[in-house]
Amino acid sequence: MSELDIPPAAPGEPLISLRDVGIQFSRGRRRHRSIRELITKGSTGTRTDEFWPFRHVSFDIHRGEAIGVVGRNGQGKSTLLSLLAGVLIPDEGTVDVRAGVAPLIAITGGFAGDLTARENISLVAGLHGMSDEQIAESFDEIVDFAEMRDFLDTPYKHFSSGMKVRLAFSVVSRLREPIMLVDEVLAVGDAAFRKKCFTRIQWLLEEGQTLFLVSHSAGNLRRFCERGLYLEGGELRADGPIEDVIKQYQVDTDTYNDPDLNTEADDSDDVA
Ligand SMILES: Nc1ncnc2c1ncn2[C@@H]1O[C@H](COP(=O)(O)OP(=O)(O)OP(=O)(O)O)[C@@H](O)[C@H]1O
Repeated sequence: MSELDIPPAAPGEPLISLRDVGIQFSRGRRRHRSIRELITKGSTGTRTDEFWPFRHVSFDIHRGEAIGVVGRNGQGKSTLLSLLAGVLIPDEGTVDVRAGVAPLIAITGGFAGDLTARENISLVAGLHGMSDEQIAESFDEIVDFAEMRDFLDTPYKHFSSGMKVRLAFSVVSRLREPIMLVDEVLAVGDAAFRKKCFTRIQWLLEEGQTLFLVSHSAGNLRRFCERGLYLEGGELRADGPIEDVIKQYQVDTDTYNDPDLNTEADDSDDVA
């Protein structure tokens, strides 16, 4: 039996649907509006420091798809993953995610700094619906994969960034959720650990998990993903086969003819 709790899909129903989604941020620190601003612009008027990292974004994702998300820095890739994880809510449009999500979208995301590794494993797994029995069953596997048995009673905040990623990946990749979101955090791990993570991701894909992978590595995008989403200039610039999307991104960023950026899948950080 699969380790993942993947419910049967309604025929033809996408697992994830975004319709005309937009999200607005403020460039400055949030502050209360002055009385003058309230009188001149009204309580809902647009502030000049607000911007849309992206807007009018629509797509459907079906069960088992592996999606690579590309784009230059600051183009909304992490924001998109946070919307899928339910950490952010859109200001416009709808985000429908019809299954549980295991998010690895920030090194500290979901982990409590003051709690130990042992406590965090129980906390995060419990929050994702794993029973005490399931947690106990997976505990040794999580600890051994992360290679952190000697640090089980150390508070998470005292771990190095590489150790945080080891524990986070190890837990998140065992949450039995049908959807996994992986932001670039894996680049922090050392080469041997990344290799183990890649084997684990491959196994999860074979089990039918749906993956979103944000990466600047063309090799890793090619290795895992069939489809790509390319965010640029506040919009979804491309949505299609991963090879076409990588090519479009490299042409746009003038990196297409650079041999260093076009190596085959490996464990290096060849930047897309
Ligand atoms: N909570 C927030 N409040 C205000 N602005 C934000 C917030 N989160 C992100 N931003 C801004 O939104 C834009 C998109 O950020 P995001 O982190 O999604 O980009 P990214 O494509 O993941 O970038 P990178 O490749 O550098 O990780 C950036 O301009 C960023 O500064």
